[in-house]
Amino acid sequence: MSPIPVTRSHGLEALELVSPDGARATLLLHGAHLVSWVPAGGEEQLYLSPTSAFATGQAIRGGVPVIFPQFNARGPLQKHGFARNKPWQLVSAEVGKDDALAVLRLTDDGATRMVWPHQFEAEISIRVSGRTLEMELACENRGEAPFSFAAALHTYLRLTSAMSASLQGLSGLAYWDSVDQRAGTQHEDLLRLDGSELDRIYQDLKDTLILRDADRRLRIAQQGFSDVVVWNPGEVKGAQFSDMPADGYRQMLCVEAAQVLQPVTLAPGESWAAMQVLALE
Ligand SMILES: O=P(O)(O)OC[C@H]1O[C@@H](O)[C@H](O)[C@@H](O)[C@@H]1O
Repeated sequence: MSPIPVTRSHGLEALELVSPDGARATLLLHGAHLVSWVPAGGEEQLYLSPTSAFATGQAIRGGVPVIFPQFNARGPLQKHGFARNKPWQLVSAEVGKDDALAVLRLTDDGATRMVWPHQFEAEISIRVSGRTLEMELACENRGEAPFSFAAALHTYLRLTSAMSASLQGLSGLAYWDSVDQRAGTQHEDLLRLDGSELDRIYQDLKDTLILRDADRRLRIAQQGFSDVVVWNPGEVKGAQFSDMPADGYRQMLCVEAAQVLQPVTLAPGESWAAMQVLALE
């Protein structure tokens, strides 16, 4: 085991995870935000907006934002909760025999207790090895009263061409369509984009998803998260973002391992953990 030093990336404190087999990832301490993942022998798999802000207290457009303890505007907190805007603490970062692993932690402080009066400890573990990326999010109730939260790993996948990419594995699932504000059921085997906004929370995902884009196949699995959010802003909304180029929506698709429709409730001392695993075939 050899320790990974804290360096800088995009002007912020960062860990460069490099596994002995050549897999790489860049993890910022700001938001515990993964901004790059390059599997061994492969290319960059994450979309990161070239016009994103990279500054303390601001959200980053792209990579893997950690959404906690609220999803979107489904509650009184700031959109997607505060975790993505906070500095996380380094717990450990090491290169092993065949992987590189980093663990970061976020605990409550005066500012979080002002808006969310709970004592918690959240941890994210990022592991790269070969053609696989494992991201685990955990949370423990360190207080004396129960609390509930929502969470997601808001993964922005980089696409060569969003209009010809497809996502397989959602067939038969019920979803909430956040654009049309209605419930629906997925009938098509392959989900494709057509340039309009797509924003759905699929419920009770059991299968592994397969993203096909040009000649690449990426397997997307999750454990402990029951929902998967699939989001692309489309042409109209995409053009309105100040932190993404107007055609950025053509180069990304968010596939977010999420716990939204049924928030997690933890009794004092209880903990929860869930993960998303990406594997390039
Ligand atoms: O612009 P933000 O706050 O990063 O959110 C991006 C998107 O995140 C997705 O998870 C939501 O389903 C969308 O509704 C939302 O627009």
